[in-house]
Amino acid sequence: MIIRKLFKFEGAHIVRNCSSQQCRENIHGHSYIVEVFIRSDKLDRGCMVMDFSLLDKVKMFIESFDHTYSLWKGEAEELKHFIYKYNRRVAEFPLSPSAEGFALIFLYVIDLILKNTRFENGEGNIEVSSVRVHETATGYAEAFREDLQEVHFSVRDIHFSPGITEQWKTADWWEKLINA
Ligand SMILES: Nc1nc2c(c(=O)[nH]1)N=C([C@H](O)[C@H](O)COP(=O)(O)OP(=O)(O)OP(=O)(O)O)CN2
Repeated sequence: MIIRKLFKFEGAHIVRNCSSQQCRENIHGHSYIVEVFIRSDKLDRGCMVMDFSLLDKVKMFIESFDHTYSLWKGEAEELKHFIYKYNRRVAEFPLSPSAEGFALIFLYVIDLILKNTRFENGEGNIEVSSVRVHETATGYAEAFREDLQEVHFSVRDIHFSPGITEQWKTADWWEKLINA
């Protein structure tokens, strides 16, 4: 069975090296909608794959990108300097921040979050099956588990600026996840 939870964030980026000139040469923003699909062949005592409320860390993670500039690690140093100077909320990561890049990063981190979630209500065999990232009303990218074989990065390659981390309800959750 599959459950799906929807999250939202407002984000800014540039996607370098893409075909669209508008997209690769301009800082612009989107009202992102993120659909997280989670599957299991087992139901818990409440007849649920897992309770949506156990996705609190997933919510905190995705909302880290809200009112945030998503910065590609490979961006020019001059722009990086500008972005950090004039933005409090910056998320830097190793993939280009296309819808596909976000979907892969989200899938990877949500998988890690679920692996480190304590399930105590009879849940079992839970895994994220895909993550769908809508950039606009007309376009989305969906990453599946097998897509992660094509990319090579670590959770340590994802960095959040203090403007983001200081708003986390659980201050040390990211450190704990990285070190788990
Ligand atoms: N495969 C992808 N293609 C494009 C992405 C992407 O992430 N993955 N991103 C962009 C741009 O960020 C752009 O802002 C969105 O592009 P587009 O869908 O063309 O936006 P429009 O609002 O102009 O779409 P219409 O449906 O034509 O109104 C580009 N491509």
